[in-house]
Amino acid sequence: MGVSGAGKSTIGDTLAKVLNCSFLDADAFHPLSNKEKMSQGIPLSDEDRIPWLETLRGVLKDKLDNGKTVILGCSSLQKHYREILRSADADYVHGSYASRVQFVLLDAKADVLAARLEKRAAEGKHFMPATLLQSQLESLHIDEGEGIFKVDATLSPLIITRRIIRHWRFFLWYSENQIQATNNPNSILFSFVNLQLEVNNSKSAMADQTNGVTLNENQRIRKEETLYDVLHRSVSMILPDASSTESAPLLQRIKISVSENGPRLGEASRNTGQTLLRWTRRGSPLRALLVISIGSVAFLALTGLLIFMLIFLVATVNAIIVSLLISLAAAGGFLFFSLACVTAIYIGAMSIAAFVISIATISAIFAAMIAAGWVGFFWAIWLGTRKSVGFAKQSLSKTGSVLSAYSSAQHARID
Ligand SMILES: Nc1ncnc2c1ncn2[C@@H]1O[C@H](COP(=O)(O)OP(=O)(O)OP(=O)(O)O)[C@@H](O)[C@H]1O
Ligand SMILES: O=C(O)[C@H](O)[C@@H](O)[C@H](O)[C@H](O)CO
Repeated sequence: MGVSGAGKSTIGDTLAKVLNCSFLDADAFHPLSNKEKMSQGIPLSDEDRIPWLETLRGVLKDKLDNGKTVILGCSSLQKHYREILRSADADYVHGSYASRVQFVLLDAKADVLAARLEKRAAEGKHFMPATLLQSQLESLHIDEGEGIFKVDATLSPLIITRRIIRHWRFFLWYSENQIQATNNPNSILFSFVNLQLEVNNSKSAMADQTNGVTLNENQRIRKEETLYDVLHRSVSMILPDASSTESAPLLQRIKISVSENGPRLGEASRNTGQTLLRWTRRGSPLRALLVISIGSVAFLALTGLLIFMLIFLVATVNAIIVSLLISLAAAGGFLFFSLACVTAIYIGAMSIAAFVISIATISAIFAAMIAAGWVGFFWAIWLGTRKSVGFAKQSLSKTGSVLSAYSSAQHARID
């Protein structure tokens, strides 16, 4: 399931090939009117989809009733659409989600999907326009309680397929009589309620058959996950798959393994505890004594380990805090010394600068005064000389005129 472009046809087809079963594309069952509507960019309504989903339910029911495995690629955007498909299982109790029809959501971000749809539309390969993506995303709704397995649809088709198979290997309802070995020594073909799942690891597959779960032809049992299952799956998701050339990088595998298996640890621990309890109850009092003794020793050892770890943690934190404080004190002392040095250097430099500037200023003043004195002196001498010469000249001419006037007067008296 998933919106347009999520990869339902691509992954469904690959999955069906690996599982050696048939693949049905829900698009092939749309009436012409639906396809025309979508190709005109009009989203389908409930009225358009419900008859189409009922047709699909009929096809699924036919397959299930005939013991066939089938993969269906269908958007199944809303819970009530999925309920229609779930009810292809005749025993399905509405709202229980425990149906032989199981869903996997191919999950991708809008930008990835839009790019895929635009590319597909440009190639003229499909009737669905990219413009309908937004309405598909708005319509998609999943309830947590449905327990729908989500896969990152941006991974390679091979990795997505492997992830789906891995998930179903542990979570599907199954019947013992459908477990059969194939001729391939490296693989055992399981039929988990009509879904044939190819499992690469024959050892873990064998372990499943002898896992202490009593399987009955007429009775469907949900396989309970134990701690062993979760740990085993965590490790196998991290280890590279030897049978495939395509593997996600180690860090991504670790991240995926932690995010997928982490939340299951709680339930797996409870299941393991219950399994152990059932096993203890089935045995003699000696078995109970053995379990109690081992349990007590394990409990005491774990408590001791926990206390030791706590003390170790407290001591480590303490050491870190003390060393931090010492470092801070040392850093503080060093900082103070550095600041004092810088201040002393600054004051020294400022004093020298003030001294040099004062000396230079005083010298300049003295120089200016001396220079001005000498210039004044010479100017005064020059001015004095010039005035004296002028005065002498004037006196001489005055004396000359007086003398000539006097001699003229003498001559006149004589005459
Ligand atoms: N895992 C993937 N990685 C890269 N490209 C992918 C992947 N899955 C699908 N594609 C590409 O995305 C496009 C849409 O894929 P596909 O037709 O399988 O989607 P769909 O969900 O069936 O879409 P629709 O519902 O519109 O039919 C195709 O071109 C396909 O090659
Ligand atoms: O529920 C729906 O709106 C439809 O099923 C669509 O999802 C299209 O059929 C499909 O995406 C076309 O490729």
